[in-house]
Amino acid sequence: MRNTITHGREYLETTLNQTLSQGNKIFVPYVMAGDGGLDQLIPNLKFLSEEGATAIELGIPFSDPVADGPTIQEAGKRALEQNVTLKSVIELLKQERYQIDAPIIFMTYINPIFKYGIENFIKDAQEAGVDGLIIPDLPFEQQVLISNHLNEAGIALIQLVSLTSSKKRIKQLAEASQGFTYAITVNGITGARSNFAKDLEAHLSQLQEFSSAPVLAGFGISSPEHVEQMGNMADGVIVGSKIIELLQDNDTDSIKRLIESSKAK
Ligand SMILES: O=P(O)(O)OC[C@@H](O)[C@@H](O)c1c[nH]c2ccccc12
Repeated sequence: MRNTITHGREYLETTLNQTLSQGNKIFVPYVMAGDGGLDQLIPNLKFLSEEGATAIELGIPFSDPVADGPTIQEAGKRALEQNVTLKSVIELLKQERYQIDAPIIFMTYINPIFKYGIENFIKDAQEAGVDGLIIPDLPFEQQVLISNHLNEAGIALIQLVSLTSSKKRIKQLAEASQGFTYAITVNGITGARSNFAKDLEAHLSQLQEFSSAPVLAGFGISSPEHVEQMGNMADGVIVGSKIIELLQDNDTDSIKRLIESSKAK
């Protein structure tokens, strides 16, 4: 039977808050749509959701991904070689979204949305059960282009906050963010790293202060130890490059261990 979840910002927020109220941390894996073929997408999302991912960030492949590090770029290239597009991902989800409980957040650059047409995109995203959206190359000041339509459709627009933002900017972004606030933990692009900045803790606690939504740390998180370390400073984590590698290696046990490390002991 098809489930009857009403998707959107509210579903995302309720799910995240439920996780926190159970004493767990939020765990959001990032998946590149179409890496391994579009056929692999629903099984991957289903696996992650069933293993306890709180929500899933779904990357749309794009030819000029300025914020992506090498691992995500390569995954995007593999997906583009399979001719995966924003349109084909949306069409697939329209049919199969009901199989996946976890909220889904699209991560797409603005160009594919322009190409699709803003209003068409939002209408279709809503029908496809998209709960939130991250658009890394759309500056805050230009978000009015899309935010009114998104508010009407009830889809969350998530803000990325970098380590180098001024206090004023941090406050502005944290207050505006919907669903959760994405705290970028490193300077630079995505990708696994071994160390984090010393002032990260202060940065994250400032974000917590300004943000009414949960604060999730992302960029460079690649081990259960990182997940636990970040869990002490934020409401949870986003893991991208490492998940892509593990999916490629079919190392489901390591993925399970990563998810498990966000759960209450
Ligand atoms: O890969 P990492 O270092 O684990 O970081 C998550 C990140 O990949 C994912 O959230 C993401 C992929 N592309 C992005 C572009 C901008 C911001 C965030 C992203």
